[in-house]
Amino acid sequence: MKELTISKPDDWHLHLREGIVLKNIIRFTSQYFGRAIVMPNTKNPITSIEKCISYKNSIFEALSNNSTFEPLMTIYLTDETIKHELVEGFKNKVFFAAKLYPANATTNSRHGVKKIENLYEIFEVMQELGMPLLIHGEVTDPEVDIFDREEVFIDKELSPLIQQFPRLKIVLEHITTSYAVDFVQRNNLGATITPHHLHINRNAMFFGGLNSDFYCLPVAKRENNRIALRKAATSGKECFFIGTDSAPHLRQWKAFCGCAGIFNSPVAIESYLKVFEEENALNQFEKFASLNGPNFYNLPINNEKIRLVSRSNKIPEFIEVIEQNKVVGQIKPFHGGETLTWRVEGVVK
Ligand SMILES: NC(=O)N[C@@H](CC(=O)O)C(=O)O
Ligand SMILES: [Zn+2]
Ligand SMILES: [Zn+2]
Repeated sequence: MKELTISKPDDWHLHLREGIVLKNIIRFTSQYFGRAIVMPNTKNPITSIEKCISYKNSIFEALSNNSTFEPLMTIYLTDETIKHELVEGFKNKVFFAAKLYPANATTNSRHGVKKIENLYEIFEVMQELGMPLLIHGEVTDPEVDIFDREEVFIDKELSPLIQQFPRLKIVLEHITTSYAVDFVQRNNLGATITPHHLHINRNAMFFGGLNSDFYCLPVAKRENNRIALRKAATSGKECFFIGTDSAPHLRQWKAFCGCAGIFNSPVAIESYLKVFEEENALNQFEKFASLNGPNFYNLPINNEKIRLVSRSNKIPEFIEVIEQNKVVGQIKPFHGGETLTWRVEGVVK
């Protein structure tokens, strides 16, 4: 039996949602991840210090008493973001980073940024403060083909942005193309890579008919891109790190309206491990999972370790959402119904 012990990983891109969903899903992350950057695209987005503190408190309430999990909070940028609010929030460690959603690019992004240039004053101060800017990198122009939106964003929005602010700390989130892989490396950005973009290409969305289980944004692309992402993640290069983009949607909604987002936190570590094993790169896994992220964000590496063993691991078809002892919904996890070959055995203190 193969086994591996690595420093506890962090999840640098996570959707924890709110209310009953938050309460039901947080354990999947808090069990085995030390920290997570929590995305601010809640139904009522996290646009102020006050909302952020209240959201963070609700996260702590949802955690078990002895949990050491640390949520790192983000502010949702809009055309109306007030500079003073952002600066105060960062200085007082309420906000760890700021998140840029181009308006209507993805789930709960309608309040997002309409014109990136409107925020240049904010980016100026973020650059001075060393506050990280996390970007959902897709243009929203309906005339641009959905499979090209990341590349067009890089050319039209990101390139001018980094020319203007060369010292701004930027993470291009959930990258999906070989174009992004190259761009990130050439320009000293950071990038998160999800488990699902390492496993599926765009065919998955049409597997057995129109299949919303594999619909997320940015959408999975052609196979050559998946191959480039696998090379990047398993290379050990410092700019690439975990960001699961675990994005739960209740089954009834997902199946009905095809919301974008894949729920992978119950299987994220095992899912990445499958890729690293297939690429003969298990020795690089700790860098991607636990070292590169803290290094990029100037944070300490987690003290605790986790033990991983290669042992059969059947993933349930659905995770139940329970409220007052009643099942009120279901969420399909990534790899639901499959048997994976790795399992997290536990935390080593
Ligand atoms: N990735 C997704 O497809 N969905 C995310 C939003 C996001 O990260 O873009 C969500 O919040 O559901
Ligand atoms: Zn996104
Ligand atoms: Zn996301």
